[in-house]
Amino acid sequence: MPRPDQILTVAQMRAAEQALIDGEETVSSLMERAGAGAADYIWRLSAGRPVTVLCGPGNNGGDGYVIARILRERGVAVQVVAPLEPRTAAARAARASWGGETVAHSAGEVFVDCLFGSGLARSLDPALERLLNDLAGAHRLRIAVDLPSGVDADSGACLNADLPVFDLTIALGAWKPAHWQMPAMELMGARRLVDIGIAQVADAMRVSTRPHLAGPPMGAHKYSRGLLSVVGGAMPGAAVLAARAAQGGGAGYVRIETSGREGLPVPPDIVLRRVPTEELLHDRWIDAVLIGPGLGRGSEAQAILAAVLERDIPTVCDADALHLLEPPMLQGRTAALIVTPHEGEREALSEAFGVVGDARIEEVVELAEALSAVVLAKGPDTLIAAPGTPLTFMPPASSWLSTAGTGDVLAGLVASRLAASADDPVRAAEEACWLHAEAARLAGPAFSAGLLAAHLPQAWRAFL
Ligand SMILES: NC(=O)C1=CN([C@@H]2O[C@H](COP(=O)(O)OP(=O)(O)OC[C@H]3O[C@@H](n4cnc5c(N)ncnc54)[C@H](O)[C@@H]3O)[C@@H](O)[C@H]2O)[C@@H](O)CC1
Ligand SMILES: Nc1ncnc2c1ncn2[C@@H]1O[C@H](COP(=O)(O)OP(=O)(O)O)[C@@H](O)[C@H]1O
Ligand SMILES: [K+]
Repeated sequence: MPRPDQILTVAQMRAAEQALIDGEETVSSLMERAGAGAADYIWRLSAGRPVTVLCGPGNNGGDGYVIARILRERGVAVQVVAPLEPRTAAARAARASWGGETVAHSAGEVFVDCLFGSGLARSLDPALERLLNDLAGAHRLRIAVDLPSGVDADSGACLNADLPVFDLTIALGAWKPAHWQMPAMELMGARRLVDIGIAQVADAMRVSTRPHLAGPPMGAHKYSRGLLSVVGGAMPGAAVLAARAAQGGGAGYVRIETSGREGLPVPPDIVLRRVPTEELLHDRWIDAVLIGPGLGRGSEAQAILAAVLERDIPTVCDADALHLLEPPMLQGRTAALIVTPHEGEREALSEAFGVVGDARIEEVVELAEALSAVVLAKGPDTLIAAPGTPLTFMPPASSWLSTAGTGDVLAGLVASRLAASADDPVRAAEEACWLHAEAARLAGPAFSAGLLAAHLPQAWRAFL
């Protein structure tokens, strides 16, 4: 059974397509199915308005000729712009069955980009870049087929500086990494997937699908729902915010432990333990630990981090902890570890652990291997990597999350979910991202991190 959540690289897609062609299919039959699926979306959205299709030389252009033919058969006024002749046998056959004329330029209502798809090999020549932008600018509604032309399918890079933004991108057969990665994702508008019979590929990457979260069973008590210790440090406000979020993540018991003497604005429903560093986490009932938000980066913070990691309890490291983490601190650990770096923290970790990748996706995967940990690489295009599991892409969340403290909220949530189910840290990371995104949707626009945390109880409703 094909899975609607699988993400394939260009090489995986070609192999999967070849497997179908080695069976009953031909390139043309797949092109027909892909074109028909895309034409359905375009027909509905165009609602009788005229359509312009830009066709390139490869099979993405071939899809364009199929789309043009099907729309014309349904009575739509279609014009085809074809700056390059078709080069593949299937695209030539599709052009022949379109049969209609081509024009040099067109303006009007609906624009369909079938210039290049996953076969894009280099940036668009200036004349093609200009044509693409002129056509996109001359139409009200813009639809990209498979990928917006100019986008690299595997990395999500934009190979040209000036590319149009689309209202809809129709992915064919399977998602490609670019559909879920910046900067390409920003050009795509809404995304839809057309099934053309591509089978499930072993080890394929995946886009996270909405989880179902169970509420506490009838016999639950605070310890059975997970005891989380948030280790505080030099700037206690961040630990309090993370602890507040952790309560909203479902843990039954959230506590802050600190060896500092700072005055902590701790609300009455969060337990505060002040203990010397050597006595931190001396409670065998602790299910998970969060360390990093507000920890500080001095030698004292480093000693606290080393002591916490040595306790070998399921741990989430965020913020300052990610700048202090070094390979020796992880030696001998067996308990789950989740790190939640933003781009800057990820670079610091990569340097500390000697990870050099070609691109973000590879680097995140290698970092997970080097740390033997779950890496939740956050940002507008969040990735979750763990050794031995498929790389997971999170669907985009509200861009209003780009405000100070929302990372502390996420860290608290991840730790809370980890305390509730330490045997599956990848699931904990995914669940936390979903709750975070849903709380952002409910709290927005222009929310603060505190308001985001306050919306977590309501966010649960979407997953129960
Ligand atoms: N993989 C599949 O299962 C299917 C793929 N189909 C379509 O086929 C597409 C891939 O087809 P292709 O591999 O032919 O790739 P494209 O249609 O993206 O184009 C590749 C062609 O353009 C040339 N080219 C690449 N970059 C260029 C540039 N910057 N300037 C000028 N020429 C350039 C290449 O030399 C090659 O001839 C997919 O995106 C999808 O739209 C569908 O037709 C059916 C099923
Ligand atoms: N443009 C954006 N779109 C969606 N989510 C974003 C965007 N920018 C940031 N985020 C999310 O907001 C949070 C910010 O975390 P972080 O950078 O650690 O902030 P802080 O350290 O101030 O708490 C992360 O969960 C990240 O994924
Ligand atoms: K395209």
